[in-house]
Amino acid sequence: MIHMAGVSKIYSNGSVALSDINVAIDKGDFVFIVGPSGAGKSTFIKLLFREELPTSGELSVNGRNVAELEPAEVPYLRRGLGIVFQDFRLLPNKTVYDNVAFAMEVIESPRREIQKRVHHVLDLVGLRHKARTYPGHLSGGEQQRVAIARAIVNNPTIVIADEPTGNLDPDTSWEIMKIFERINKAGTTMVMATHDKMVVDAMKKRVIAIEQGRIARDQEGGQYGYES
Ligand SMILES: Nc1ncnc2c1ncn2[C@@H]1O[C@H](COP(=O)(O)OP(=O)(O)OP(=O)(O)O)[C@@H](O)[C@H]1O
Repeated sequence: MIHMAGVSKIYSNGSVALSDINVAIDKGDFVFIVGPSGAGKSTFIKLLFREELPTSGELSVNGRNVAELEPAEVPYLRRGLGIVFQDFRLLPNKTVYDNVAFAMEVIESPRREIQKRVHHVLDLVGLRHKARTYPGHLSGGEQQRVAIARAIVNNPTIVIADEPTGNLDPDTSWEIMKIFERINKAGTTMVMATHDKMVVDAMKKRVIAIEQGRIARDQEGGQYGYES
């Protein structure tokens, strides 16, 4: 599902963000990416959806060689991925319903299918009753739940999240993790970069620790392993 062989990323200013990363993430895995600030976690995440390109090495995501994709093929790569960010990135002038529906409209899904599916994913994140609300009138946790609904509305095979609980209090973070766990149990692969020790220690999933651009630990049922 995700394969990295000898992947390195050096930014144009000379910063070495990742060095010789070798990793395989299989269908249905739930993986936390942890490590100190500046270790390379966000870079790892950005390579997966081709926000950044590896400097060297081989990277395939859903069977596609990411570095060799033509620009026109990038939307097809991203269509198989649901991406969730720390800062939610909702469209402020669209309602909750329209924020989620938009992800289906851009791929020209039929209107009836959009209605059905948007209501389904809003149910899944417990926000159907807020469908007509604008993001500015939602709590942080609710906004993140909308972002998750948007990320999964097109049935991605992998959900990628970069610090999705970074702006949320512990109880709300836990609600978000329960939603991710449900999505994962339904068969979706989860890759989540995080500094959230409480979440990682409680979930007991696979933990990949990156330190100074290298994999320092890759452990099933792992712990966060750093002071929070
Ligand atoms: N666009 C960029 N241009 C140049 N250097 C960058 C860029 N993005 C990241 N870096 C550098 O690459 C290294 C890894 O950064 P990255 O953001 O991947 O770390 P991180 O583990 O996500 O950190 P944090 O936990 O603080 O978010 C750092 O040294 C950083 O300064």
